[in-house]
Amino acid sequence: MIYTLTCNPSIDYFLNVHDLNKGELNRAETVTLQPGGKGVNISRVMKRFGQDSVALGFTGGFTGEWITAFLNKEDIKTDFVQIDYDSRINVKLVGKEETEINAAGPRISNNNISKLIQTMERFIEGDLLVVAGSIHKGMQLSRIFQICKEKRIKLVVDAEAELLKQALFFQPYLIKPNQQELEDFFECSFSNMNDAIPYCRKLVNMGAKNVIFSMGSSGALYANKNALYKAYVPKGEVVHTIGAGDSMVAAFLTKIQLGYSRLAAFRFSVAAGSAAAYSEELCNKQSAFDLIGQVTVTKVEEDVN
Ligand SMILES: Nc1ncnc2c1ncn2[C@@H]1O[C@H](COP(=O)(O)OP(=O)(O)OP(=O)(O)O)[C@@H](O)[C@H]1O
Ligand SMILES: O=P(O)(O)OC[C@@]1(O)O[C@H](CO)[C@@H](O)[C@@H]1O
Repeated sequence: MIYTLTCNPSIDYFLNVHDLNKGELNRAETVTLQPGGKGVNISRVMKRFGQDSVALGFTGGFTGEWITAFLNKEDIKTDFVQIDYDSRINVKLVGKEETEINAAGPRISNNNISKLIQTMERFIEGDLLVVAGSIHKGMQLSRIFQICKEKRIKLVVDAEAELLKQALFFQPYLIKPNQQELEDFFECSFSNMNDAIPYCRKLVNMGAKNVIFSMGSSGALYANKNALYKAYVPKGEVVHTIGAGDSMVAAFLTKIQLGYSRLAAFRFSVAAGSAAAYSEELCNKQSAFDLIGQVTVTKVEEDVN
């Protein structure tokens, strides 16, 4: 089974405001509510690709109930730990530019972390846990990573630099940093994908089995211990890029589960990321397949698989 862990799920409140004027009254042309948080998005996209998962994390209050009900209506299994505080609402202002305001979300008590750990007792060898999205400063997930290691559960991490650092020690199956995360991790900055190549190699040397580095419209890199590939994005018109990275992770994992090579999975993941960027919502199977033919992948080192 695949489990996704979103420590801080959200309701994403999308407001379409074409010309946003800071400091003035703005009126939204359209509004939409979506369940959010990176792990939640990954579960939703995997479901669209036909891959089941169980969404784990911490939810509370009316917002938490809404998130759970929405996912269950999409036939996505959930097993959230109930907390005493409302799950957060993140504001997404979409128009000429993208502006996001993400709430900090409730603090998670040690008692509630223990409840999550109890849930993990039913994990078995060969399961996969995707840890994605923000956690509170100071929150430790190392016990969770340790359990994955002990039970031989594949660990996937799509999170900020600090959590990535914790995770690398446990040799994650996949990590997917974006530009900001990779720059924060290595305290550097780069302006194109080539600048990121040595850092992706370093992440592999530090323990990551597979690394996907995404850099928005500039494309993506894939690295493992044998090779490194570079992909360019297909053409299209961007609607908004929120959830593009999550669509990418969902696509990669689904293809791997289906037995495709890591290279094929990487190529599909880039198509899925762009399909999400070119639509109102997260990507779906058709929109990703429509773009796959346009994704070019070039080898930077020897073959994978
Ligand atoms: N402007 C864009 N044009 C085309 N494709 C894009 C664009 N932005 C993102 N993508 C696609 O989505 C993938 C992931 O994008 P990005 O690097 O922005 O991830 P991210 O920052 O993790 O996203 P998020 O956190 O919002 O889910 C890219 O590799 C690319 O395939
Ligand atoms: O605040 P975090 O946890 O870093 O990111 C949360 C979030 O921005 O990520 C998703 C898009 O990737 C959204 O659904 C959600 O609102």
